[in-house]
Amino acid sequence: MRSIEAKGLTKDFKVYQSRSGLKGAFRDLLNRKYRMIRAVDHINLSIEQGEIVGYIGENGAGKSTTIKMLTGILEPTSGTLQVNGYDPHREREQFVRTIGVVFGQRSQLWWDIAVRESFRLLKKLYRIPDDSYRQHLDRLVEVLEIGSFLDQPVRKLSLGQRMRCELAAALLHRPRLLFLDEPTIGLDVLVKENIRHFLKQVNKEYGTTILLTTHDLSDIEALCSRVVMLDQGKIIYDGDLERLRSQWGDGRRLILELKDEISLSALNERSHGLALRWEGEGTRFVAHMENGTGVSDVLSRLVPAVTVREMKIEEATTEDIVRRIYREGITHHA
Ligand SMILES: Nc1ncnc2c1ncn2[C@@H]1O[C@H](COP(=O)(O)OP(=O)(O)OP(=O)(O)O)[C@@H](O)[C@H]1O
Repeated sequence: MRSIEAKGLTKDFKVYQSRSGLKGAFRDLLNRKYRMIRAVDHINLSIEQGEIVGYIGENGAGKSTTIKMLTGILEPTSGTLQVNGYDPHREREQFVRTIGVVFGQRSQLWWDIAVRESFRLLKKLYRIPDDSYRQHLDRLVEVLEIGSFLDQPVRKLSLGQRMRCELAAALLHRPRLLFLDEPTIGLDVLVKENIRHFLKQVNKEYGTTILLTTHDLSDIEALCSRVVMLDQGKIIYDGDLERLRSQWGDGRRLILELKDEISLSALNERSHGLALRWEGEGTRFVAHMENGTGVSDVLSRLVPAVTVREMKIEEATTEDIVRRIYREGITHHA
């Protein structure tokens, strides 16, 4: 079963431009000038039931616009779209019962009433049968550890407590597909960890598909095996995190503290033929090693003539890699 199937999905926005001054305002009344912005540009996206996919891109790349189309809020300008077997915009009423949504910045809970009451209202909205509701709620309350503040109004909860309630609310009706937008924004490390753990559990236990939009790449690293990267409305990468790393990681850095001073040219001479670049002076050096160059290859060239006092190996983080892709564009390396 496929959760999401988008072909040539495109969204254009008409943006009106205002002319300046009173005269301009009158002219705007008669004939307003506008231009079109293509926020999402012919994307093809196919996501199977049970996948956890990270959807990333710089500000303005078109992520929110995509999610709004996938959740039925916006109608695509062109292309075809099926989510959980529905056309999200046209069959909105039945469709929304099959998805859960958590937008970190906005709440779907009622601010002034007890969390428990918000859940009850959602139960009515989704027409969840009593016994299935009670059972499932008990489980969510237990795993998310929200039992102690179910009788408090949402406005009195901390951000972490509220997010856990938001997750419960989004999952009450056992959706097959969960949309998460910045689910861990502003949360401390421990709460982040708990939420990630919970999401993995939900995915495993119920086979829930998760589409995660975030600027926090540690969320992606912790949860997603697949990453879709958007740039100016187009998908520029769709694949696993490992491939992204091996294709884009600038290799590793070997940081050395030596016992005696040595010159850069002497180091270059010793490592001649290896795919690396040395940096440093005196006793501290960094070898920028290309993918495929092994630490042991480098060390065996140096030892025994050079005594290594300390060494450290650093890998490029996903954050480094993604920043580089945004800066240089994917075609550079593809
Ligand atoms: N309702 C709208 N009317 C006109 N232009 C819009 C509208 N919504 C989005 N845009 C434009 O479409 C482009 C994509 O915006 P979108 O919000 O989808 O990006 P995003 O990747 O979600 O960014 P962010 O990470 O900042 O949330 C931007 O150029 C934005 O200005």
